[in-house]
Amino acid sequence: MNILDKIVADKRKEVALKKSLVTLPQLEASVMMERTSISLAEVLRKSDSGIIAEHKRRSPSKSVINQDLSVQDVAKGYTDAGASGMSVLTDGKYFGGSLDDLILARASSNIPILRKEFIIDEYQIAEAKAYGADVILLIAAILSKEEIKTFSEVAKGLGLDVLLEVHNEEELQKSLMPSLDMLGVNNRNLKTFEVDLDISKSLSTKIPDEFVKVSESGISSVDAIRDLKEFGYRGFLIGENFMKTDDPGASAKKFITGLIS
Ligand SMILES: O=C(O)c1ccccc1NCC(=O)[C@H](O)[C@H](O)COP(=O)(O)O
Repeated sequence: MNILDKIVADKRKEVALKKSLVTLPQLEASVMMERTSISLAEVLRKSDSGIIAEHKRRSPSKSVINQDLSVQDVAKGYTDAGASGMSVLTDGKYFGGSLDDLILARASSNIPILRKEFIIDEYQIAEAKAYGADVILLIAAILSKEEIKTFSEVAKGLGLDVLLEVHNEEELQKSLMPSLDMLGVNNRNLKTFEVDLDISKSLSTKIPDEFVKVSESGISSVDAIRDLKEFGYRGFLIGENFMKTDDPGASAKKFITGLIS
C-alpha cells in the first residue's frame, strides 16, 4: 500500500469515529457557522505575491520539520508578512496537526485559511467551516468525479472556497467543473514523494482561465515563482521552506519582500 492509500484508510476510520462522537447538528451549532468566509481565490486574483504559507509540523516525506512553535505565532507571523492566505494541516497522525490548530490560527489571523486535509466525507467540510476555515482542499487522486461534485457543492453551500488538487492530466480532466474556485497542481507525487516543478508548467495550458491556478509543494525560491507566474499561476503554496526555520513569519516576510520588490 502506498502512503496516500494508508493515509486515506486511516482517515476513513478517524472520520467514522468522530461522527459517532460529535454529530453534524453539534458541529452546526458552532458560532463559526455564522462567520462570513473570505475568498482566497479573490485575494489571489488581486495579490502581487500570491503566497499561501503553510503550518506544517511534520510530513511523511520529511519527517519532523518544526515541532517547537505555537501555531498562533506562526499565523501572526504569516499575516504580518503579507501572505495572501495560510494553510493549516489538520491531520494528526502523519502531519502532527489538529482542528485546534485551525481554530487557533483563525483566532490569530484575518487572512483566508485553507483547511489542508484529506477530505473523504462531507462531515469534514462542515468541520472545516465550524473550526474557522475559508477554503477546503479536495484531492483528485483520492476522490471520484461524483465525490468532487458533491463535496465542492456542499462547500459552496457553506460559503467556502474550493481548491481542487491534481498531479496529472487524467486527474485534471475528470475534475473540471464550475463548483471549483482554484485548480492546484501538486508538484509532489503523493505516492512517491518525487518533486518536480515542471508538472505545474506542463499542466498550466490545460487549466481553463476561469480557475485561479495554484502551484503547490517544493517551492523554495523567488525565481521559481517568477518562472511559474509566466505560466499563469497566481497562488503558491509553501510549507517546508518557511516552517524549517526558527521564525516562519520572518522567513515569509523576507521571501515576499524579495518577490514583490
Ligand atoms: O508533504 C508531504 O510529504 C506529503 C505527503 C503525502 C501527502 C501530502 C503531503 N504534503 C501535503 C502538501 O501538499 C504540502 O504540505 C504542501 O503542498 C506544501 O509543500 P512544501 O512546500 O513542499 O512543504
